[in-house]
Amino acid sequence: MVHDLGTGSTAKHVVDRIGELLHQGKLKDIVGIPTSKKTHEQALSLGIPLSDMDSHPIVDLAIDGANEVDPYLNLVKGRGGSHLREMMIEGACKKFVVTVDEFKLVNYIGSSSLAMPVETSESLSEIWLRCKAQNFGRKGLALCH
Ligand SMILES: O=C(CO)[C@H](O)[C@H](O)COP(=O)(O)O
Repeated sequence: MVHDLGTGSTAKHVVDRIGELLHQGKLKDIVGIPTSKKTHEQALSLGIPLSDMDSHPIVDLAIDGANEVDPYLNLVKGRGGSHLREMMIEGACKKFVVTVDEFKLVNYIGSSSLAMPVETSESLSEIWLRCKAQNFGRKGLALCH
C-alpha cells in the first residue's frame, strides 16, 4: 500500500502510529510518501520505507490534518507550510482521510481569521504573483521560501 505521510502536529501522531504498527508486524507492505522534509525525517527515524510520486504516482491512502473544516467538509490546509506538496500528493490519492480536533471546526472557511495559505513553486512564483496581483492587488501577498 502506498501511503501519504502528512504534515503537522496531528499528522505526526498518525506517522508515529504507522511506525509502531510496522514494528509490531501488524502493518506490512507499506511505502510512505512524505509531504514535508520534517515528515520525511520522522518517517526515516521510525524505519518507514519511503518513496516519491515519480515511483508511485498513485497513492492508495492519505491521512493528514487541516487548519479549518466547515460543515460541508471544505478544508483549509497548508498553514504548516507544505501546501503545494500536500495538494500534489493528496490530489493523487484514492482515499483522503482528514484528522482534526474540534478546534479546527468552523462555520465557514476563513472564520478563524488566520492567514489563508497559498504556496507556489519558486520557478512559477513571479508569474503567479503577477497573476494574483491582478485579482487581489499586491497587498497581503508575500513570498515565503
Ligand atoms: O496542512 C498542513 C501542513 O501544511 C497541516 O495538516 C495543517 O497545518 C494542520 O496542522 P496541525 O495538525 O499542526 O494543526
